[in-house]
Amino acid sequence: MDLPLAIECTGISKRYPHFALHSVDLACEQGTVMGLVGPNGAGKSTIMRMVMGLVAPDAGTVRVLGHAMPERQVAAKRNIGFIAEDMRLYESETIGFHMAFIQSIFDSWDEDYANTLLRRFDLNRQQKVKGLSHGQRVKATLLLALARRPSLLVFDEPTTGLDPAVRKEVLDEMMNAMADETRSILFSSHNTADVEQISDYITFIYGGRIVESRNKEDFMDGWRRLRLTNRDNQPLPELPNLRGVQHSGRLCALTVNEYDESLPARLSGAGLAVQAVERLTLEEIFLANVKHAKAEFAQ
Ligand SMILES: Nc1ncnc2c1ncn2[C@@H]1O[C@H](COP(=O)(O)OP(=O)(O)OP(=O)(O)O)[C@@H](O)[C@H]1O
Repeated sequence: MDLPLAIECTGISKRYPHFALHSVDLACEQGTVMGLVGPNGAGKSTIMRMVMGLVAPDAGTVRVLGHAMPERQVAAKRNIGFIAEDMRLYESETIGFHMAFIQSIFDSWDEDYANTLLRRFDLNRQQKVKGLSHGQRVKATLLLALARRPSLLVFDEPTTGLDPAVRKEVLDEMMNAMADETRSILFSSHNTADVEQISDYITFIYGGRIVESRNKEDFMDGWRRLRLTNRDNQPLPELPNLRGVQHSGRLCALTVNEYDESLPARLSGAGLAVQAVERLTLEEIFLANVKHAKAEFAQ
């Protein structure tokens, strides 16, 4: 049985002077982590702002936790924790002030959990926001979002600019938040290792379009690099899911998506000796996807 959807975007479009989001469909099941990846300016933040009701689509519909956005955003936001880089805390106030402020607004505030997070993040209530480092600010905003125990967490690039130790703390806490099986996370990151580590589903966006969106295992499993020797300079057969070719003398590396086990035999039949079939990291898939999408756009 399919789980209920925490987020359901259907055919959402948006036109800015130098950018368009083209009829994007995006679904995030309850209890799962969806990672958005794509190059700068692909449209990740625009989608997240629409999910938060901060931007209205020109066409299409957005439903979050069963609420139509942006119309029902007040009701939906009671149960969403949002973190974005441009979010501001009160500079001259303390972490404790912000905790008390959020607690006064949200009944769901969990003071014990907030104290646990203060300890885990090595923060203290008396620290003023203006004296916090970038990593401490991220941890403070994460604490404020998590201690409300919302059903949905929407994080726009939560790990950007963090050192490896703080990045791990932030990712660990995001994973801990998923111990509640009904909670969901939508997050974007340029760090493909983060996305690979914690996502159940991966959506790749390029130029305002969804290039690929599926569960992580299928996403990663679809891609292969085949290393070939082409002694007699044979032409490559027609390969519909070819995403990249690199030649180096008689050696050749093919990057393919939707890999089919019968491919090595097919290539051998065409006079091309397959030396190795390798899996790709998400970083390599990202680069292959961007290169291929760029070439398609240029046509
Ligand atoms: N309010 C706006 N007015 C005009 N253009 C906008 C507006 N908001 C976003 N854009 C444009 O939409 C495009 C997509 O921006 P968006 O922030 O969604 O990308 P992104 O994938 O999050 O990029 P990054 O990884 O760099 O954060 C960009 O070209 C941006 O300039």
